[in-house]
Formats: sequence, C-alpha cells, structure tokens
Amino acid sequence: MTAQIIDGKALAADLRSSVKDVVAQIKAEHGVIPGLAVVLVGNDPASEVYVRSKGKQTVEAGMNSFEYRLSEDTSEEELLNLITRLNSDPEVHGILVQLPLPAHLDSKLVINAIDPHKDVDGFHTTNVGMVGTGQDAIVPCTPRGCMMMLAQIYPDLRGKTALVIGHSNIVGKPMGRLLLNADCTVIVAHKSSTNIPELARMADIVVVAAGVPGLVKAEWIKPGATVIDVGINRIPAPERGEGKTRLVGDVCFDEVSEVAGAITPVPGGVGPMTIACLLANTLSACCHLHSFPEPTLLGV
Ligand SMILES: Nc1nc2c(c(=O)[nH]1)N[C@@H](CN(C=O)c1ccc(C(=O)N[C@@H](CCC(=O)O)C(=O)O)cc1)CN2
Ligand SMILES: [Mg+2]
Repeated sequence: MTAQIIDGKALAADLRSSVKDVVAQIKAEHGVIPGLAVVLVGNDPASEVYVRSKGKQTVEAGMNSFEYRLSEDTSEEELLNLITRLNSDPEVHGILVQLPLPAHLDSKLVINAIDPHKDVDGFHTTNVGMVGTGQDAIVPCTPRGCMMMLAQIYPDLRGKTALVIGHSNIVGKPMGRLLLNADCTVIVAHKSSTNIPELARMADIVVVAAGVPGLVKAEWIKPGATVIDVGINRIPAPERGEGKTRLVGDVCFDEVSEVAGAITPVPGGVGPMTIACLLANTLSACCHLHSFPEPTLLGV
C-alpha cells in the first residue's frame, strides 16, 4: 500500500482563503476588522520565525495584527499589565502569548490572565475545561488542525480506535479530548508508557506529538491506518553540506507510507494548519465577541 498524503500546506491555504472571505464580509457588513495581538517575550529564534509568520498571515487574511516584542528580562507584572490592556482593547479579538516563555515567567498564570473569549490559543483553563467536557469553546490550533486533516479521511470518526502519543497540554491532551468528543476509543500514551508499539497496532488513527525523530516505525502501524505526525525536529543533514540541518517528524515517513492508508508529511503537514487555525480561531473569537453568527470554514 502507498498512503494518501494529507497535504497540510494546501488545506491550510484553503482555510486561510475561507477565513479571508468571511473577514471581508464582516468588514463590509459591520465595519468590524478582526484583530490579533501576538506577544513575544525574549529572542528564541524559532519563536521569532513563528511570530513573524503569524503576523504576515494575519495581515494577508485582511485582519489587524498587533505585535508586542518584549525583552527577555520582562517582569511578570509588566506582562500581566499588557494582557490586562489587551483584554479591554475593543480592537483586539484574539490574544496569543508565544510559548515557551523565559523560565522566570509562570506561563499558567500568564495564560490564565487572558480573557477566555480572546484566548485564541485555547490554553486558558476555562477553554481547556470546556473542551474537556464537550462544550463549544476555543480549541487549541494544532489539535484543531489535526481534526480538520482527519475530517479529510473520515466523514465520521465514531468508533475508530485512536492512539495519541504524547500528553503535552498544547497537543496530546487536547487531541485526546477532541477525539473522545468525536466518539473515538482513545488511548493516550507518553514517555512512561511501556507498550506503545502494541497499542499502535490496534489503532485506526495514530497521532504522534512526542518530539522524538523517527519514533514511529512501519511495523507499529495497522495496514490502512491514518498517521498524523505533529513532530517538528531539526536534525543534522551533513549530506546538504557542513552544519546544515533538515526538518523531520516523529514518524519514519518513507517506511510508514508503505503501510498506512493516509499520512501527513513534515514539513507541509500539521505545521501550516496550526497558523491557519489561529486565524480561524481569531475570526471565531471576533464573531463571538460581537454576537455575529459562527462562520462556516472548510464546510465545518
Ligand atoms: N502560543 C503558542 N506557542 C506555540 C504554539 C502555539 O500553537 N501557540 N505552537 C508551537 C509553535 N508554532 C506556533 O506557534 C508553530 C510550529 C510550526 C509551524 C509550521 O508551520 N511548521 C512548518 C515548518 C516550519 C520550519 O521550516 O521550521 C511545517 O511543519 O511544515 C507553525 C507554527 C510552539 N509554540
Ligand atoms: Mg501551541
């Protein structure tokens, strides 16, 4: 079998275009422009790239982008004061604090200071609790993107056995909850799990967010299963020249593609969906704050 490639780059482009259309419609009908505030503390090079990309894509979708770049030594009080200001700014519908934060800042405290209705990352305890209890709430971007990718393969997820590898608050836990809300039979494995290959062989769907390059092997996968690779690992690539690197996921892509029914690539899979879903969440937050009807995006 050669797996169908789920093209995250193309799907993300469709989603962004769908967001852009609704943004233009809201602007025309109500004179409202959705606005996203992104806060970056410090100079982590990967975070710099993601924040730049978020700002660029926000503007391309016709929304307002407000960027706050704070120095590495910013105090918790300064950061909380900024969040308080953004919470009451009517032009700001979405607030995102790029993670990871420098070690002296308490990210739980900072995230829980965001108005839950503006928490477009879906990390606030209120949104986490609501998603966990199957209520409508803001869903974290990466898991939302994974669910949209799964919707390309399965019109209905009910009764599927899903294995999530990794139990981070950003991906693994919310992914498990969303799959459970969709009536899957869900297993969440993590670094203390002892029998992951055996669990994987039972799964119709495997979602991997472990941060371990090449963790998932072909012999773990049930023939025809769908494999969603959330891993983003930069590894040395001496074949490209001295000091060069390349990006790989948590899945041995070539061998797993021979067994799986569908698979996401890295790069160009889940990653691009993350930022597209951020735009979708910002638009939804704007609609909710103004009591506009919830937009239909990618038919869902
Ligand atoms: N506040 C948040 N912080 C972080 C999040 C988040 O959702 N909210 N997620 C990650 C980083 N991230 C967005 O912030 C992110 C990671 C990767 C990609 C992406 O498009 N990856 C590309 C490859 C890009 C490359 O070449 O390096 C891909 O997979 O194709 C987008 C966003 C942690 N922090
Ligand atoms: Mg995140």
